[in-house]
Amino acid sequence: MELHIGCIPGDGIGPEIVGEARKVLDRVAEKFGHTIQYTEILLGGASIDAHGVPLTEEAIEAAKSSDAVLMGSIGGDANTSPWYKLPPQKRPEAGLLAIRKALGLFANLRPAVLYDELAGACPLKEEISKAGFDMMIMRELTGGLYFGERKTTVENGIRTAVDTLTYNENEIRRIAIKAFDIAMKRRKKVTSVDKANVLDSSRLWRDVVNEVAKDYPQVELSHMLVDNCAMQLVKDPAQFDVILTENMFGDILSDEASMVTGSIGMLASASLNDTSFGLYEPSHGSAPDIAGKDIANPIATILSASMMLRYSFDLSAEADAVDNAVKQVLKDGYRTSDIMSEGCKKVGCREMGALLAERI
Ligand SMILES: NC(=O)c1ccc[n+]([C@@H]2O[C@H](COP(=O)([O-])OP(=O)(O)OC[C@H]3O[C@@H](n4cnc5c(N)ncnc54)[C@H](O)[C@@H]3O)[C@@H](O)[C@H]2O)c1
Ligand SMILES: CC(C)[C@H](C(=O)O)[C@@H](O)C(=O)O
Ligand SMILES: [Mg+2]
Repeated sequence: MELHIGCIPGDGIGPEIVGEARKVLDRVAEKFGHTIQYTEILLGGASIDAHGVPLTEEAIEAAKSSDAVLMGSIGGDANTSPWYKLPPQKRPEAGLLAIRKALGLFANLRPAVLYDELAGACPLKEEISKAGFDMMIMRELTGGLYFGERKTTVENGIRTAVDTLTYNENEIRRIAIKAFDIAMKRRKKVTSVDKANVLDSSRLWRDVVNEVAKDYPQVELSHMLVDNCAMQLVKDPAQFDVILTENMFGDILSDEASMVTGSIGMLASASLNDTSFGLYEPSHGSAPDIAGKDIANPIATILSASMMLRYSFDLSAEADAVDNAVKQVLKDGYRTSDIMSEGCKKVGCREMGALLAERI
């Protein structure tokens, strides 16, 4: 099969981790008899440097004409990078939001799994980490606070900023349907997370999710307030199968979930629309503090590439080969510094990529 993959290295550690993911994908292609054609796409700071804007029409077109897009991460250090002297709509993050919107990527899947081998890197009490966990966070990605109207005004010398949180029922319904469909292939449990004790948008969210649930009688649905969810994620993460939530809550909860797996360097993600197209990127950022040092963990990006093989190309044997290589490399005791524990062998980003490619 011929795979046309758009490739966005991005900023900071982005080019390093994407380089290792490509190494693994190339090995998969060699082993399973596929060919891969990569198209480089600029986004974020890299696009600002080249074109003065974080996302161009050409970049959107290049993404649209690929079967799927693999991305590293974008952004820089807001205190030191010149990108943050630009107005907000011209900064790297605006490019990321705009490409998600332009491609209609409303469903963001962020799986958080505790590997047995990483139980030692999990910051939770041993009796909790021993139970393990395997959850899928389904984050709505093109609505809510991120895309509502915003403005800053000054009246009588007083600065006021407004952001608006808007959802219509169709936006809620389509992500809820995706979450229930995914739950049907897992342990058939959905926890919908909201702030229905305060927000109208959450009360609508709850109503629509309850309506969708009627079509899935085999799925057990419960509702949880987001502050409680933040607490439950560290108290008893094993209770969760699919967490369904809106954009901002999902952003925050997925970082929290990633840390209880041992490191944010382990958490993959897939951003999907209603077709087989998807944009695959780690949940973490561009980590400017460690960029260019060959110490970043490439596993989140490599697991995102595996999700791409599974969801966009329907190549499950190939995806399994990547997932198994990750398990094997951890079993063999190799660790990047973010997940390092006593008795293991510390390796850099490039060596981790090579060890994974060897195990395909
Ligand atoms: N999807 C994205 O592209 C994305 C996501 C989050 C943040 N960002 C951007 O990234 C920049 C930095 O943001 P931040 O510092 O808040 O978050 P971050 O995720 O980049 O970094 C947080 C911490 O985690 C560490 N870390 C992150 N990824 C790692 C990896 N693969 N291996 C080892 N350690 C890793 C970093 O070194 C840092 O200490 C900002 O410009 C932000 O807007 C981009
Ligand atoms: C960089 C930022 C805009 C982005 C988000 O908030 O969606 C990031 O934190 C993520 O989780 O992908
Ligand atoms: Mg985030």
